[in-house]
Amino acid sequence: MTLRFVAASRLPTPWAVFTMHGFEDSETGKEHLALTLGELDNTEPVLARIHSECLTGDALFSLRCDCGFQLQEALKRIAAEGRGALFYLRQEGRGIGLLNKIRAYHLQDQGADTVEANEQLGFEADMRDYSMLPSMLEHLGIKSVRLMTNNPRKVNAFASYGIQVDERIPLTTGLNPYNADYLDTKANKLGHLMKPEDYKDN
Ligand SMILES: Nc1nc2c(ncn2[C@@H]2O[C@H](COP(=O)(O)OP(=O)(O)OP(=O)(O)O)[C@@H](O)[C@H]2O)c(=O)[nH]1
Ligand SMILES: [Zn+2]
Repeated sequence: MTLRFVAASRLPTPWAVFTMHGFEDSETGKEHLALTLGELDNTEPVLARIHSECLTGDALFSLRCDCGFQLQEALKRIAAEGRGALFYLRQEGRGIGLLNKIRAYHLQDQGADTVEANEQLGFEADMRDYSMLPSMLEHLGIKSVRLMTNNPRKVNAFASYGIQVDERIPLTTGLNPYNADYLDTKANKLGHLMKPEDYKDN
């Protein structure tokens, strides 16, 4: 992993004016982002979100998943605290890429769940890699985080890089008739730390 910081700028949003930091992974050509707010390079754990790219949910208003809702909610919570970081990682479709995600959606349209669809295409259920994180965190001076996620793999990834996760904060939002089965599969098959009542009450 060779990650290079390229540039930073202001990014005004409806909730706060974030600073946007751009990084390039010269091995894969992927361009990753961090949106930050406030002073991060001190000992106070940083409210953080690791968000994997979901073009359909984040930009195209898709109701098939909860990604866009989680993205907004995370930015709102960081803005409310006035301090935090959102890492926007370009690992679309849990790492299989956009076009393969469309192939997976096609299989889901025919009855497969999100895990079965990946497997039918010859992929593991989750192909993501978080090895860009240590360099990004180091660049920003972040030493420990309060991580907004339901996914234990993300917590384990931090631990494996020796970065302290002070607290895991659940992020259950965005339930709708089109993503209820998807959320059930996350809870039942992908090991997400949430029970139906958690996302059904939000
Ligand atoms: N292969 C595949 N990827 C999907 C599907 N639905 C959503 N995704 C991808 O799943 C990823 C979801 O990312 P996150 O929201 O960061 O992670 P998460 O594992 O759901 O964990 P949380 O932190 O609890 O939200 C994105 O890369 C989406 O593009 C699907 O049906 N198939
Ligand atoms: Zn999504």
